[in-house]
Amino acid sequence: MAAMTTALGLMSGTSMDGIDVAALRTDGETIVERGPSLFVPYDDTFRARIEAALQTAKVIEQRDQRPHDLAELERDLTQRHAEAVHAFRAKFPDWQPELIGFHGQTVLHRPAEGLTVQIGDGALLAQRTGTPVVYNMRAADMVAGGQGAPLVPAYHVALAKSLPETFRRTPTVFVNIGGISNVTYVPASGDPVAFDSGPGNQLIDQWMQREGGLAFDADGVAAAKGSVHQAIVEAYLQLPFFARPAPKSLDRGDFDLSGVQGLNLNDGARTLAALAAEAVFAARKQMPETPKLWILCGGGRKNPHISGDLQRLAEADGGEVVAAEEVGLDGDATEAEAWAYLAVRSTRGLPLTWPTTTGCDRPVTGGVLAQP
Ligand SMILES: Nc1ncnc2c1ncn2[C@@H]1O[C@H](COP(=O)(O)OP(=O)(O)OP(=O)(O)O)[C@@H](O)[C@H]1O
Ligand SMILES: CC(=O)N[C@H]1[C@@H]2OC[C@@H](O2)[C@@H](O)[C@@H]1O[C@H](C)C(=O)O
Repeated sequence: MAAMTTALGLMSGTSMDGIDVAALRTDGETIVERGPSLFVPYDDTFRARIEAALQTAKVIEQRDQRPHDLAELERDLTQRHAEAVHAFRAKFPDWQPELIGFHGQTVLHRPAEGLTVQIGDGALLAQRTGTPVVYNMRAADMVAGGQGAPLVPAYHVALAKSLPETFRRTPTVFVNIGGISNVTYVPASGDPVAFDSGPGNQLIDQWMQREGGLAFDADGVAAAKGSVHQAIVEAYLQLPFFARPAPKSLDRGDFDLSGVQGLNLNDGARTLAALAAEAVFAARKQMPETPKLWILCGGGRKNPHISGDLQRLAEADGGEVVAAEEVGLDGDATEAEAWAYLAVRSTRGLPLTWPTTTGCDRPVTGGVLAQP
């Protein structure tokens, strides 16, 4: 049996709301213990800087280019991650990390061009935390012809094996409803099938910010007062992305609000929640067998309209939908835990991705190790 490592995962996702930190004890194969987690939100000013960076990054042609103020933002973002690690250590002294998995912030993702850019300086983070850091985990997959995303499926497979007996049903699908949603189909045997499935909360967040001056539709309160414009949902689902076979992955700018233009705030929120659910369920067409269990992770599981709509769709198909918490997991920490898990796998040279998860030409490991 390989040695156990206490690892921390750091994730700053497409919602750009802050840093998720989570701890794991693992050998990179079996999850021995899931540890505590912490969320460190970004302030509005910093969030606006990341949002601006998505525009700035559009001129990038090589992964390591940092035009205009991106180098400065990368330093500041890394510093915030170092502070998040310090805060975690102070709060959870029993979980001092031996290794950190650092995602960074995606500012550009163009899989068709073999280009994915995450800002975050792994060497600087190692230096500031005094801990080895694995970063750049998407790059090797792209070199091997993969999409560079999603990477969390490796961890979903390990989670599926760790579930309590009553929930160990195959096939199981893990759904991550973040800014963008992605699904992992875990069969009884063989490799997982995974891909990005469509917009998650991202369009809802943009809509609430633009039309309501709110960060997001907390608990689906606005959507509860609105109704679904089904023709609009159908029109979105006609976009070529949904018919494209997997592997496939998305950038934040791939969908926009043009479809809901002119709706009132509440109808827009409700219609986009229905879209988020239907987009996930549309992925069912690319799964070999009917999933018995759908496990919801990511912030979107807390929008009762997304989870309720998905529940209705999956139940009509013979499946059951549960929130991560119902099977003993932490749906807010799953991605950060995944980055801890992937970091340990990286140090052991184990695959992070497979042809069935990203389209890479063989199972590939990845990540760069920076020593303090
Ligand atoms: N109580 C809630 N009610 C409704 N929506 C919520 C709630 N809490 C969080 N969300 C949604 O979840 C989003 C954050 O989700 P999450 O942290 O999973 O995204 P992310 O990790 O940044 O995205 P990605 O997985 O695409 O990288 C928020 O922007 C918001 O839209
Ligand atoms: C390029 C990039 O950062 N993609 C993210 C994004 O957010 C969700 C979805 O799109 C997924 O493909 C990925 O993140 C998760 C954590 C992943 O790689 O598994």
